[in-house]
Amino acid sequence: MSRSNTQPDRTDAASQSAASRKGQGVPVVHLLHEGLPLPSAEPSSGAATGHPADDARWMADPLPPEVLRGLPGWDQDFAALPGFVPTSLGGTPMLVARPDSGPSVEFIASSSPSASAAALPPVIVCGPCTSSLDVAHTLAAAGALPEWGAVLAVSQRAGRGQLRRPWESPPGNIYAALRLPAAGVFATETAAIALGCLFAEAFNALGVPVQLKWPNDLLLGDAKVGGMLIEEKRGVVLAGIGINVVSAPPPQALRQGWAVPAASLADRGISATPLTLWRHLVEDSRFCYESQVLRAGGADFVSCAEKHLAWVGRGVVVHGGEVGDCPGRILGLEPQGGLRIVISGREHILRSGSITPIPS
Ligand SMILES: Nc1ncnc2c1ncn2[C@@H]1O[C@H](COP(=O)(O)OP(=O)(O)OP(=O)(O)O)[C@@H](O)[C@H]1O
Ligand SMILES: O=C(O)CCCC[C@@H]1SC[C@@H]2NC(=O)N[C@@H]21
Repeated sequence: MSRSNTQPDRTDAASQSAASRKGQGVPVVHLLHEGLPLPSAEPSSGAATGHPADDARWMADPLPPEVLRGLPGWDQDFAALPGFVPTSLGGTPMLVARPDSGPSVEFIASSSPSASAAALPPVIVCGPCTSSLDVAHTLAAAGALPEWGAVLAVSQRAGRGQLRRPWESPPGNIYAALRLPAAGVFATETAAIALGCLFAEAFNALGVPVQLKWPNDLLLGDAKVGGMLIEEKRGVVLAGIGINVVSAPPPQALRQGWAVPAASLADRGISATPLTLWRHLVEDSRFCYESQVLRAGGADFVSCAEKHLAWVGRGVVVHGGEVGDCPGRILGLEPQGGLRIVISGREHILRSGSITPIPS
């Protein structure tokens, strides 16, 4: 990843330092090349034309390598990967990019999630899908997605944000679903802010000053470049993570009234490709989680998250939370990740709702 014309390319330095700090192998990359139909129990809507793109029975369309090669950013990612080998993961046909060293896919398919997570979490790249979260829930239920393993979709037909708000998902950006350890901070209501902090750290390590907009957005300047969503099903905790790498929706496509403007990394002069950036972010986040969050305990973690919190000391408008719509000033975070905010001279802890900045 590089900040074109303004900063040196830090990709190589960042990945080398990340790799040496972690001492772990490179994750195996899988292509979900034959797609993933909806489970047969799910009702089908729309005509079954036989073509996955027109057929609502498909959760993820097939992703032949030649299609992947034609997508923005993926052409470069694909060229950088080693050869693909057909295999099967949880009964799903895939192509696997074998890493230079380390165990192959059979290890992941046959081990318990936590055992395999210790070694090489996979990145499963899938074609256009409803949502990478749907694909990840299905693979996790089949025992095919270990902790820190991720599904990375090239695009989504029904990307979702909080409260099922639509997430614009054209090709070229990151649409990931990351399986988190279902314990500690990730098993609590603080999960989104904790993960946001880890990702902000990882971006900052690349020289990209991403901040956290409470409760679940990633900002660059005052624009939203990404969002996070935690979903839990039958003990599986997934984080849905969207990052605008090459494009962002125009203002008219955003929630009217309350949305902050959207931007992409490319809009800010930062060039990146989805898979390479994703691998850096997740490896770095995992490293920070295991070396710092796991050992530090809650309070230290909150001070770390506060370091990345956007708009501290600034006037904001609160919408839809416990306090109703009103102006306030951000103080910081409380230990469970709630937002400390002064409203009419009194401190409140916000646990739900949205904030937008008052223009200065
Ligand atoms: N690719 C995208 N990039 C940035 N913003 C997007 C994108 N797609 C959709 N959005 C906006 O994000 C919203 C979904 O995110 P979210 O549910 O977090 O709402 P929000 O408006 O950011 O509120 P909050 O402050 O509570 O997070 C959508 O309603 C839309 O306005
Ligand atoms: O800001 C938000 O409300 C969170 C947006 C999360 C969007 C990502 S894109 C990848 C994953 N799949 C989805 O359907 N949603 C998340």
